[in-house]
Amino acid sequence: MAEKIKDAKIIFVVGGPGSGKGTQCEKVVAKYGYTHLSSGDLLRAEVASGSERGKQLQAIMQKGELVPLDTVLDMIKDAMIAKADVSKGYLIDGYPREVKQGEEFEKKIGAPSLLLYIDAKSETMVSRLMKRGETSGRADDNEETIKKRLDLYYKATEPVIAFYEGRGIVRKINSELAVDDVFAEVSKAIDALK
Ligand SMILES: Nc1ncnc2c1ncn2[C@H]1C[C@H](O)[C@@H](COP(=O)(O)OP(=O)(O)O)O1
Ligand SMILES: [Mg+2]
Repeated sequence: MAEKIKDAKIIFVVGGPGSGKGTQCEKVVAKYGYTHLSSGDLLRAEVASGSERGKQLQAIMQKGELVPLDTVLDMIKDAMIAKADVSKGYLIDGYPREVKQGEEFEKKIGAPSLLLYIDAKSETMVSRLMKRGETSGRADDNEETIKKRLDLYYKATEPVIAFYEGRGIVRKINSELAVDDVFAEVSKAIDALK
C-alpha cells in the first residue's frame, strides 16, 4: 500500500496548539511543493461533512481530547495516497500526538526523515490561540479548552520529541520570532535534507 509514497520525504511537524505549525506549513507548501496534511484539519473536515463519524469526532474534539488512533491514521493515509503522484513530500502536521501514534504511522506508512519541533512558550501559545479564536470559528479555541489542550500536549507530545531525538532527526525551531524569521530556520532544516 505505502508503495506509491515510498520515495517521498515525510516530515513530522510537532508543537503545541498555537505554536505556529499551520502557519509554517503553508509557507513550506509554497516554497517546496510539499503536501500539507493537518490531522486537525482532516478531522474538522469530517465533522463539517455532518457524517455519523463526524458527530462522534466533534464530541471528542470539543472536550480537547485525542481522537482514536486508527481513525486519524486512516485519514492521513488516504490523504497521502490521494496526493502521491504530485507530492514532493509530506508535512504531517499535528501528528504524532503520542509515541504510539508515531510507531503506528511507521508500521503502516513509512519513516519520517525529519521532525520539526515548532517551539513557543506556553503564554505565547495561549495568547495566539485566544486571538485566533476571535475569527477561527474553532470550537476548541476558547480559554478552558486551550488549557486542556496545552496540558495534554506537554504530557503526551514531549515524549514524542524525546523518542525521535534518540534517532537524531529532531530540529527545534524557535517560534517566538516573527513568522518569516521562523521560516528561515524551517527552510534551513529542510534544505539540509537534500
Ligand atoms: N511566528 C508567529 N508570530 C506571531 N503570530 C503567529 C506566529 N505563528 C503563528 N502565529 C499566529 C497565527 C495564528 O493566528 C495563531 C496560531 O498559529 P497556527 O499556525 O494556527 O498554529 P498551530 O497550527 O500550531 O495551532 O498564531
Ligand atoms: Mg494547526
